Amino acid sequence: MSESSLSRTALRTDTVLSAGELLGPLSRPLAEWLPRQRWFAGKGRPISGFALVAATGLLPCDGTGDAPGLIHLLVRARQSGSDAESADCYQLLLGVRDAASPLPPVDDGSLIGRLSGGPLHGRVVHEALHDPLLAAHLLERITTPGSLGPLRFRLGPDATAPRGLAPRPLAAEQSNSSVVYGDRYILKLFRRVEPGVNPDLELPLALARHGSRRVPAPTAWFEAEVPAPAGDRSEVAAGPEAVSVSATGAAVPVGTADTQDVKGAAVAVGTADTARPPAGAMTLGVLQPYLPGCRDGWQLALNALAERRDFTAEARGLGRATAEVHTGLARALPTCVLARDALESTAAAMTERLDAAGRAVPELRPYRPGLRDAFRALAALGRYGHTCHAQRVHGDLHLGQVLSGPEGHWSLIDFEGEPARPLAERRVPQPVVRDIAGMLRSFDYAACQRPWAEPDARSGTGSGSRAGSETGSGEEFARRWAAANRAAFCAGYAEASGSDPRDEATLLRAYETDKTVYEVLYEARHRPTWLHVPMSAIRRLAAAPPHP
Ligand SMILES: Nc1ncnc2c1ncn2[C@@H]1O[C@H](COP(=O)(O)OP(=O)(O)O)[C@@H](O)[C@H]1O
Ligand SMILES: O=P(O)(O)O[C@H]1O[C@H](CO)[C@@H](O[C@H]2O[C@H](CO)[C@@H](O)[C@H](O)[C@H]2O)[C@H](O)[C@H]1O
Repeated sequence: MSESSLSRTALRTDTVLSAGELLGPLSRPLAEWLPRQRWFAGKGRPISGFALVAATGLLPCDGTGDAPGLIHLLVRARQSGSDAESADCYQLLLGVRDAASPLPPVDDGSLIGRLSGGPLHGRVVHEALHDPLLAAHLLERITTPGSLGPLRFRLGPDATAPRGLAPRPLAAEQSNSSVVYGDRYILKLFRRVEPGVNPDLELPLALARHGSRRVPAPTAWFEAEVPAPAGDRSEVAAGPEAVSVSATGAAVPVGTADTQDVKGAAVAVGTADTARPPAGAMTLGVLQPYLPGCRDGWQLALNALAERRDFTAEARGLGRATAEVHTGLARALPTCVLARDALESTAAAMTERLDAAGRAVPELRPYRPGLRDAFRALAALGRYGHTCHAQRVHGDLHLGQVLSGPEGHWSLIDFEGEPARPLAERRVPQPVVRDIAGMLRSFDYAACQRPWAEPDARSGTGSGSRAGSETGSGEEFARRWAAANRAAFCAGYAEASGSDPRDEATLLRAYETDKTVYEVLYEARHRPTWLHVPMSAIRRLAAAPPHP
């Protein structure tokens, strides 16, 4: 798409949709489509309604001409247990086209529905990222600095705006959605969004400014200025007073009907958003260079296991890369020292997470006494006068978050942290062992996948199958493989940082236990057939000798 499409957007402000007009007809199809998305966080709880946070027209939707329209939408999905203010907020990009014009060549999953009623009556609405024309426009919009309604588009230092690159949505969607442009750039759109800067922008930007070679530096990003939720005025920042709502980029206040139930009837009219202060920038998406010819650590590890190959050189290199990133983050961003109170409250929070996970996953319950010992030992460290350095960390480091380049150079990606945790919590400085524990767990995960060709050991298929008999020689190899890689990773970390994580056994055990508890909950929720993987580590960790 050319320069002209942006000016076309700016000029066509004649067809302004109010929040009610837009959400009303959209509510019902959206309530059916949203829970089917991999990134929808509220699985298992029906959506009872939507509250509009902001709607911005990126391309006109007035039905003139053949070109599809494009709406950027921030919407809260109300579910049982959440009101309109506390409900999760999602970012959507909606393509809008005539029912007569063919959908782009996409899978059926991107069709949201044909609207009935309102100014878009009869028009078809679909997920826009699968439409090459709309995805191309998005790249142009994002890399053109400026504002549109509540949206702010920023270009990184020394970055030039890429143009004319063919988009390709990434098939392996996880917590977010990504589009690759001409194998040169990758745009990641955050799906469940919160006010505040996302660490997946903040950390790579800080590392890049300090010259790190271990992360792709953000090229461009975009954010929204949105009002703070009622009762939360803690993150007030300077900015415009009201969210703009328009289907063609025109600014109108949200003070009209902005909450809809799924049947499309207005259930709340005239909330006081216009009077509410903005919460500050909410990061919506980041464009960064695409690292061509890379393989992720998870695939490489599984390949090595399948061929019964040593992986310790790679694991050692990964330890060095992780240490370099940690050193860079400690230089670039605030650090602190955790003393008695902080260590005790960290241990208490870990114990609470264990108890919560135990309530949700019955299999975990018998092991709680043994696991709690790891957290008691962490609290005791503080009482004995130990302190611990804390700094910004990756927060969810595992083999799927590291990419190996053609010469075996490791890069780290996806600094978002554990997506289920609140943003504020993910941005708190933490001991580096948190990341180290994550990667150590990942070697264990890989070893449980049984990707080798061994007919008796593969009964029930490779990835995701139950562990079954432990007598096969593949099992024995995998156990030794995991132990060797865990050691090599720590050795590499020690080489680059000067401190060996294994010397901090109590800290490491507590963080590894906490991570494994997180994994039990994650697998129970998202991949129940994988639950046996963290459970085998739970049994080992719970049986570890008690702290003296
Ligand atoms: N800079 C990059 N270069 C090449 N591939 C990338 C890059 N960033 C991400 N990817 C690929 O995209 C996938 C998803 O990215 P990620 O940031 O982990 O998204 P999510 O938060 O949805 O898990 C990764 O597993 C990786 O394969
Ligand atoms: O990659 P995400 O940021 O979406 O992280 C979540 O999903 C991961 C799985 O895709 C999950 O990681 C767990 O499974 C991995 C293998 O698939 C394994 O390498 C990790 O060690 C294990 O924790 C991650 O915990 C979750 O937050």
